[in-house]
Amino acid sequence: MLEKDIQEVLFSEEQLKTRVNEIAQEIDRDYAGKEIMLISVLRGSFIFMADLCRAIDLDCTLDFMSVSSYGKGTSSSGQVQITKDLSEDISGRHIIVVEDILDSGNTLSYLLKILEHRHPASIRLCTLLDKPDRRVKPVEVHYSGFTIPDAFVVGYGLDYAEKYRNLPYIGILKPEVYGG
Ligand SMILES: O=P(O)(O)OC[C@H]1O[C@H](OP(=O)(O)OP(=O)(O)O)[C@H](O)[C@@H]1O
Ligand SMILES: Nc1nc2[nH]cnc2c(=O)[nH]1
Ligand SMILES: [Mg+2]
Repeated sequence: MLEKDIQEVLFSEEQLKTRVNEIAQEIDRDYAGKEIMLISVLRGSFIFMADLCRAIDLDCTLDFMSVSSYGKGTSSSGQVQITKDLSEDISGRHIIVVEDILDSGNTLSYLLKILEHRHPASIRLCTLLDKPDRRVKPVEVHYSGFTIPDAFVVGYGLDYAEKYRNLPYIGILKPEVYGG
């Protein structure tokens, strides 16, 4: 039923699983002997976070933050709002921010600045998808799953107007669905 709105599958369940496991192994190597704290940016990253954290072998704590700038549209409003802050103090901790997608960079440039002011021991960004063509704010990425073309994608946590998050794969949404 959801499938009828998908123009093209970009990454299958299998491809996602393989890449998520590779990223987890990279993190395990880079932070060997350290304890890390994963921060998931809700809501889009909840599935990536769930899969990534289960593939990581290190001592690890989790926290969640909720930010929204897209509302019901397919382009960034530029107005980033924190709708839920972290529950934990991050000072002195090794932080990895876990995101589903880096697009205009508005969300992450804002968020990373806020988190840096809280004095973590270190902070890195892990994004499943990177869409560089639409970047308006520069953001440094340490772990990136896939670079994607300039198309609006959904599934594996990513929504359009809150729907399609439950698709198990990532696909390009047919432009007629959003009147594009
Ligand atoms: O680089 P940007 O252009 O800022 O876009 C990336 C952000 O957009 C999406 O969040 P959204 O605001 O749609 O909230 P959601 O996670 O609840 O879907 C996505 O999850 C990223 O957080
Ligand atoms: N669902 C979805 N959310 C986004 N937020 C920023 N870019 C995108 C995108 O391509 N798809
Ligand atoms: Mg969204």
